[in-house]
Amino acid sequence: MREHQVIAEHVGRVIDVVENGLRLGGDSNFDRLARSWQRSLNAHQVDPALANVPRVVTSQELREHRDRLETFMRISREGLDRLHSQVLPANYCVLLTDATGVTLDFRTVPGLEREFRDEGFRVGTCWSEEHEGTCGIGTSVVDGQPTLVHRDEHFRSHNIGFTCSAAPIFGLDDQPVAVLDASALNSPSQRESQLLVFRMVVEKAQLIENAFAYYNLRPYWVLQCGRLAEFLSVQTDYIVAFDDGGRLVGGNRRAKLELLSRDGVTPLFVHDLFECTANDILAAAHARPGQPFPLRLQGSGERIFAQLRAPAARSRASAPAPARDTAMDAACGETKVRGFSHLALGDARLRGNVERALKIANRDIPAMLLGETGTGKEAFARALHDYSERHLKPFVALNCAAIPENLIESELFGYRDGAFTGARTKGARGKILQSDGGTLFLDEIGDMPLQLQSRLLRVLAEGEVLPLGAETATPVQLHIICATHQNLPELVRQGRFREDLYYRLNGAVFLLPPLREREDIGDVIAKVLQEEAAAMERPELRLDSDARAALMRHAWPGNIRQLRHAMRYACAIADGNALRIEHFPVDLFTAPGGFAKPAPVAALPADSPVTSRTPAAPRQAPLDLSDAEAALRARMIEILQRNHWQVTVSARELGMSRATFYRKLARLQIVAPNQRDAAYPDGTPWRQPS
Ligand SMILES: Nc1ncnc2c1ncn2[C@@H]1O[C@H](COP(=O)(O)OP(=O)(O)OP(=O)(O)O)[C@@H](O)[C@H]1O
Repeated sequence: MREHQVIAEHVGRVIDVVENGLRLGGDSNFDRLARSWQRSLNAHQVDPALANVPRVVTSQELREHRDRLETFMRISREGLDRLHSQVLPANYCVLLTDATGVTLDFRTVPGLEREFRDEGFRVGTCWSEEHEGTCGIGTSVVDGQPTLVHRDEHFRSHNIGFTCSAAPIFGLDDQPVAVLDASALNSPSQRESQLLVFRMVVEKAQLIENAFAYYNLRPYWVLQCGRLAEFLSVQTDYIVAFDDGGRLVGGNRRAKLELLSRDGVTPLFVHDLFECTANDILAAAHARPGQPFPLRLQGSGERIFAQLRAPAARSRASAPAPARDTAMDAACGETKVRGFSHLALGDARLRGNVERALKIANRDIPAMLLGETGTGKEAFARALHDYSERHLKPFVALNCAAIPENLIESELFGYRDGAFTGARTKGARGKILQSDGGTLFLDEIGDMPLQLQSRLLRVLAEGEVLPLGAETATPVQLHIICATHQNLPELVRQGRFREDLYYRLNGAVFLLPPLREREDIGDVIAKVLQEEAAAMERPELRLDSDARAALMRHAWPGNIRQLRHAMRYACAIADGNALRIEHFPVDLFTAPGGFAKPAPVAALPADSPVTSRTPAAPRQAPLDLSDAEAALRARMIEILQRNHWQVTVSARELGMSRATFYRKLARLQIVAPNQRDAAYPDGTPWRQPS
């Protein structure tokens, strides 16, 4: 009788809350529970008066539920046992359910086994909100939050004597995997009496979640981070994982919330998150094995401590790339990372490029890199190769503009013994075959002669190469990344570049921004200084504020390469630790146009006579140049004049090789005074003005 009355009162309260808007309690937790009551009644149509025990799945169903989470259950066992030993003295049982609410694992209270079982606390019982209405487990899954449901806050009258503290456990994909719960059949009526148990449940759920994240991130480098070095080995705040390329691949929930999505920006690489690169971290861990080391967060500069765990043993095929002789690799001893991590990537356009590049790295999609000279096309291509599955195979580069046309063919396709006069007696494999299975980087593809374009197209179509003088073709696995500063569609229009080859090569196009337009020009300057100073073993070198401001304002027609050369020069010249303006090449800041964007070609006095003080090529037909080409042309003319038309000095100043410089002279129709009958070293005659 009394029981009927209790049920009737409970049902009346449910109706008051759900239908009449009565509040369950004073704070927002109660509003959450009230929303759950609404769902229970309206959406799930659970009867609040029902007093039967919860549904138990069949043993076959239970096996299936357990099989799906076999590894997780193994990992969670320790957390379950720890919680159980803490709450057992107060007569709490402990449950682990999957995300559907089915109890997979259970720890009872000795002496009360029967009582718990009779009330439904056993393996196989389903505690979903759909079946039970509001309850700790079911409501935690729906809300994605830890939930305390105390006595008559439960929805179904069968459950209104229990107290349940539950916390969801999430996987790396941010979906709930399981729920941990501690429940008692009887408890004091005050809700506050449960807060301690509730806290314990939340902590143990966190522990299990971290252990599961740690397990799932085992193929990667894993940083365990915390605010106190002394606590690191016992409590991890953040877990952050990165791959061999220094790319951030995941972390625990707290790291995702607090580190990996700060201010709506998702850091892509280790150096986006910390004030150091992945290489630096490997070096620090290498230097102090098993010891915590400090890291500073980008932006805030806040210091946290970390320990590094190496990836679980992997097959040889996916081991990190072999060493290359960069200053940073050398600093890392035996441990190497590969990919983009050594490049400055603070510019949004560049980061967009990298994000796309990572997606196509292991697809059969050729990449085409566009950008002015020195913008880092080759560096990008190499990083893409290093990141890809091809990284253990060769990266072979050929600059089509740097070698004479008549040698490109043999360089590219190779030749058989004695194929032509002057050939090495043993023949040569050629760049295409050298790159078999790896990457062939064709720089300045726009300068490839038409006839060779046809041959290259054939190799791409047929997957085999016929070296000069050979009778049989050799199969080759060719993956091309090409680069150019030229307007290829325009070259196609002019008939200077094969349209079919163009479409074959432009699978994914990446436009690398010029240095002067990069948002992160300050970072690039700092990085180049750091690298050049380290190479000269003068890490203490710093830029003074004037020099830094001048470098930031400079137009940099030769982009990062020009910056690197200027910085190298300054590092060599400076006696003290401060790099000042006067340490940089003398004309860098004093030359007209040095600070501003180079003048467009239209601004040049195109019809004035050629003298050592005025621009060259005055009487030529108007050139069809892109803005970048026009700017480069103006800059080259200005530098040539100042250097009395000495090509070697001018090329160096622009950060270009001599061969590239000559090709650009020809392409941009820059003609020196008194040189009209001269020829380029590769035999190309100076173009006579029309
Ligand atoms: N993102 C970057 N961060 C730091 N340094 C970079 C970056 N990209 C390129 N560099 C540096 O800039 C210099 C020029 O790079 P690279 O040779 O790749 O340019 P490029 O565009 O291929 O030049 P070119 O068109 O003349 O062949 C190199 O010293 C390289 O290390």
